[in-house]
Amino acid sequence: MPIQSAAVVGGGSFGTVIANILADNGIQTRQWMRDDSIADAINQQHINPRYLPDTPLNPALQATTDLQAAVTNADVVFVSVPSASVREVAEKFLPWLQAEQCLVSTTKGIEPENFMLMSQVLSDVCPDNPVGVLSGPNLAKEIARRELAASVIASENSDLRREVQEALSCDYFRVYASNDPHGVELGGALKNIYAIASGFVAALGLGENTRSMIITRSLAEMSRFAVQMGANPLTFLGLAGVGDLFVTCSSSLSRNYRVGFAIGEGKTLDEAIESLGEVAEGVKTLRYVREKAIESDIYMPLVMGTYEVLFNGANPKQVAQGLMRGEMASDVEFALSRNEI
Ligand SMILES: NC(=O)C1=CN([C@@H]2O[C@H](COP(=O)(O)OP(=O)(O)OC[C@H]3O[C@@H](n4cnc5c(N)ncnc54)[C@H](OP(=O)(O)O)[C@@H]3O)[C@@H](O)[C@H]2O)C=CC1
Ligand SMILES: O=C(CO)COP(=O)(O)O
Repeated sequence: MPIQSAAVVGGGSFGTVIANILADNGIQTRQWMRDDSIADAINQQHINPRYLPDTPLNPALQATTDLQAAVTNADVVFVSVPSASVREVAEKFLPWLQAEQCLVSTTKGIEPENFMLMSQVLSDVCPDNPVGVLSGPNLAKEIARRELAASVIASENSDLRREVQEALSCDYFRVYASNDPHGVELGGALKNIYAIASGFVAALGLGENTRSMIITRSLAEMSRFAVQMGANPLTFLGLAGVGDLFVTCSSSLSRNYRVGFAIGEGKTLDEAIESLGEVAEGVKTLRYVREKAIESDIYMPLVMGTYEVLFNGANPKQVAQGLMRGEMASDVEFALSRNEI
């Protein structure tokens, strides 16, 4: 059955663009947020003044601060709050959820306790509901300007995949399908770390060869990690892998890239986060992935170097220079394994 009604949980920039596409596609859409003044502005002026002040929103989009009213009877619930709040918010809406309602996470982060991705958190809290993941090269501010973009809906449930593809596809947004939710979700979470590293490189004024090397070796490192975590390496050839990595490592619209750039310019981590005023998931993800890589003995020199710069005050230029003298390596480990070189 095509999706006729949707809830979007989260009032930030990405939640708002997803809610607006759904409303544009004629789907009855309710967007939940905790801030009354933003909900009033969406309902009356059809604008999200804090997160997307320049984007006129579809007048049919209804904003609410009543979570029960938002999720009750929605065919699909998109969850678009920062990773640190996903469990808390899902626990709040669970009492009003029916088993046939689909849940889709758009959140690119990790819960540290059991190293859970957000779709796993949703399944943990709401075990009776089908779950999917939406991830890809999706800078919210570009989508808000209706610049052409694409994303991936990943789920083991083929009905969910097809219904979400239909609900979100429009003239400027195209949605591809994947049956590797774990790989798609890891791609979205991990690339934030490398966007921070790319921000350092840009601030240091290093050249295009350097930028290309960092992005490509980031892909090698993130796919090495993801495969150890059970993902399909081929997923990293797609939009949620190389696509999202490329855009987030290249654009000053990326919050993670901006944090890295600010640190490369000499700001402290606290100053960089404060000047951003929005969530940069990669800062926390870097901590959790580094711990996991040490625990599981996974070779991740870029993660280790980026951690030293962010949390131990190491000089980014010296760290970058040090990485050039790492152990001899294979270009594509899935073709030539590390122990065969
Ligand atoms: N922006 C982008 O380009 C993209 C973002 N994403 C991912 O989407 C997720 C959300 O990002 P985005 O929309 O950009 O984030 P924003 O920083 O723009 O907004 C975060 C939203 O979550 C709300 N929020 C924060 N904590 C809570 C809480 N405890 N309970 C309820 N609401 C809360 C904020 O409310 P308040 O205003 O009241 O603080 C705000 O509405 C992130 O994981 C991000 O990685 C994915 C693709 C693209
Ligand atoms: O995930 C994103 C683009 O796909 C947004 O990246 P930032 O969270 O770094 O802004």
